[in-house]
Amino acid sequence: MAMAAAGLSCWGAALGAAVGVPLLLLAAAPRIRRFVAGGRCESAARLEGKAAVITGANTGIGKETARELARRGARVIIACRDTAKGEAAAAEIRAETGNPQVVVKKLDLADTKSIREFADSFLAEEKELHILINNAGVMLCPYSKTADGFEMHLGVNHLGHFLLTFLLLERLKQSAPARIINVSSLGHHGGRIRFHDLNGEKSYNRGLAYCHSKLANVLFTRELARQLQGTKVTANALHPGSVRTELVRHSVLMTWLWRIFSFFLKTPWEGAQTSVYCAVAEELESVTGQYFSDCQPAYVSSWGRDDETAKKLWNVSCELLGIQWD
Ligand SMILES: NC(=O)c1ccc[n+]([C@@H]2O[C@H](COP(=O)([O-])OP(=O)(O)OC[C@H]3O[C@@H](n4cnc5c(N)ncnc54)[C@H](O)[C@@H]3O)[C@@H](O)[C@H]2O)c1
Repeated sequence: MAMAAAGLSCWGAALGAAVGVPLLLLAAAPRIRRFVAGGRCESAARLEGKAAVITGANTGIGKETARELARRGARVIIACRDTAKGEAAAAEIRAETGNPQVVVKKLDLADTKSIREFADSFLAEEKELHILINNAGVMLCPYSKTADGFEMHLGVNHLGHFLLTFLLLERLKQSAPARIINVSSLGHHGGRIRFHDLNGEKSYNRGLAYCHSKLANVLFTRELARQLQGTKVTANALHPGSVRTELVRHSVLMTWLWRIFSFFLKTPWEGAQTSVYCAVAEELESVTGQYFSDCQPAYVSSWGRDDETAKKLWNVSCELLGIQWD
């Protein structure tokens, strides 16, 4: 008798959980979504007469950032490897925003020749540059090297954008006030700058290689902001959140996790909000050297606040790229 009662109460609890948990989740869903979505750029700033370059803007966060800046009236240059995809994105943005000034230029950040060609063509054709968003990125790549022999994460995420910024800096200064925005990641917390093995030739872990390159984004921003003091060009870095994009394409496991937990990820539009905020918010006019997430200042790892490492990385990057920048 007692056993039958215990069995029944077990079934009752199981049934209660089976109905109750999904109901609870359903009720909590709007709150979870609001939490996941994070901050929004509340600024109504218009950008008529302003020009912006956004790298990797044919997909994901970059594309949504381009859409938002175009909606505000900016001339937007989509800098990307795949110009056919870029043209499709540009056509979609032009049609949706009614802004005809969305153009595509070829840029492969894994090839310094392509970066120089992009810069030459940009400087010949575009007279002004007010916003540079270094957004493009790769993650979890199997070990590979760029055309110039740099490990892929370091080469694309850090060195490629370092060189691009160097080549476009005079135009930014001439157009000032201007803003440079480096899209980093929360993953920078797991990164270290391994000066003894920058190219990951002694040991390589693709997750860590991404984190190292994103720490490099934060350190580059820090030193760049210091060097730009006294000019009206600012430099800030950001974490866009965990966003439903194809960034994880190189990992089958991550692709599945991204699909399974997609409800807990930001949409690309939500992921673009902090980039847009850094690009347009009036209150950031003279804010520089900071790191943002969810449209507010965020915590930087102790490694990301190390001025000595920032300076050393700057010098080593110049050496690797064969440029003189002081
Ligand atoms: N998605 C996330 O959860 C997340 C989280 C933190 C940081 N980020 C950062 O956000 C940025 C945008 O990523 P996303 O999530 O939109 O991914 P995505 O893959 O949709 O976009 C990345 C873009 O970079 C471009 N790119 C890659 N290699 C390039 C190269 N050699 N030359 C030029 N362009 C190149 C791609 O073509 C693509 O357009 C990246 O810097 C990424 O590290 C994303």
